[in-house]
Amino acid sequence: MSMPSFNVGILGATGAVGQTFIRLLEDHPWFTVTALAASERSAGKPYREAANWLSGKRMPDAVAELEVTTTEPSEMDCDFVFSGLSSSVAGDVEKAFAEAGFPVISNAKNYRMQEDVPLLIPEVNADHARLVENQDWGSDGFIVTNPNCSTVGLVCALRPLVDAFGVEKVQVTMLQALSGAGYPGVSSLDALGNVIPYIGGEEDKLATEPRKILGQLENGEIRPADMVVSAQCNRVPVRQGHLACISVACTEPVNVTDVTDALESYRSPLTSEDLPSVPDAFLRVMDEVDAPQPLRHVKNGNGMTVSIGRIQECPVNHVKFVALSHNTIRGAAGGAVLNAELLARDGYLSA
Ligand SMILES: NC(=O)C1=CN([C@@H]2O[C@H](COP(=O)(O)OP(=O)(O)OC[C@H]3O[C@@H](n4cnc5c(N)ncnc54)[C@H](OP(=O)(O)O)[C@@H]3O)[C@@H](O)[C@H]2O)C=CC1
Ligand SMILES: N[C@@H](CC(=O)OP(=O)(O)O)C(=O)O
Repeated sequence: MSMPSFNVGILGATGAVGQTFIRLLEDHPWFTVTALAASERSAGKPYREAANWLSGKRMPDAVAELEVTTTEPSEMDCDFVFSGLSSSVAGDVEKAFAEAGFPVISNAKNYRMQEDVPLLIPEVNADHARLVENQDWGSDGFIVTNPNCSTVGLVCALRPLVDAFGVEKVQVTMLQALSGAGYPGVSSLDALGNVIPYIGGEEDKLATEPRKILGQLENGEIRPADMVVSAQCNRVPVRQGHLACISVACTEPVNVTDVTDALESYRSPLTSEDLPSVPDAFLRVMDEVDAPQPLRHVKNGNGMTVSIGRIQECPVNHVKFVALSHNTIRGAAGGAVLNAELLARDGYLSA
């Protein structure tokens, strides 16, 4: 597809998600990073000094010498911004960018549940992008969000079951990686050899976000999906990858064969010919008895594939299974890049 080249800025460029944006955008065919912003602590420094680079791969030369600015719209020379900002500041900063006319493609939680803001996973609810037409920031700007990193894996796994059978009840127990808490995140003495059965605010997001994402857009508004989700969230000593242990009751009785067939036969409505960051496999159903595992399988589809396994009958609901997703790629920066690709293809972004 022929597409103009867009100059992009990254808000929160020094954080765990901001750094993932930089890695994913290094050779992007449509997007070039031209502006980086973070807190006063980082502003004024070249990126190589401001960021504590976490990846084993080298920092891209193209950003190493870029000067990090503050998060003032007038400081950012670009066509749109990605936001990997701490939620403590994302509310005010993203609003200021939208009011200044920037499209804002955000990871932060602040605007996810606002009714005119799309909560987007392109393979799941691309039509919800149209909600941006309802936004009025007094400019051409708008905000699009991607879901909480645990919500993403859950919803991708549920999409085929919702389509095939309808889903009424979901129980999910999350085992969440340390990188989900950002950098430096959880202290080593709390994390090592331990499980913390609490992640602030997370269980509520898993109860509400899937209902919006899987809801129907009707007359410019989303009618939330009629399902109930009960979640328990645990921090585990894993670097990358959120593992979801999911039990589902559908609107009709289903068995392991029905669910396996629905998951295996599901075809994403988008391919990499449509958008560059779409993985070859949206879902990968694994039949090894001990898969998926974060250490071995989190990079399936370059971190954009959701890996599913352990599909079994459930004596409480109908079926249970496990889903693994990469929290800083599919669950954050990679999902946001895909959102921007969708918005570019559909004419919502201008270069
Ligand atoms: N990690 C994950 O798996 C996921 C994270 N998210 C969300 O993405 C966002 C970023 O998360 P993550 O990268 O993990 O967090 P980090 O704590 O690693 O990074 C936070 C970023 O915000 C910047 N920042 C902090 N305070 C300010 C301020 N006062 N003004 C301007 N910039 C500021 C930091 O800049 P500086 O370095 O200068 O302090 C840094 O760039 C959060 O909203 C998070 O909830 C969403 C999904 C998954
Ligand atoms: N809370 C998630 C990461 C995160 O930042 O979530 P949210 O974007 O919904 O605030 C985790 O700790 O793994």
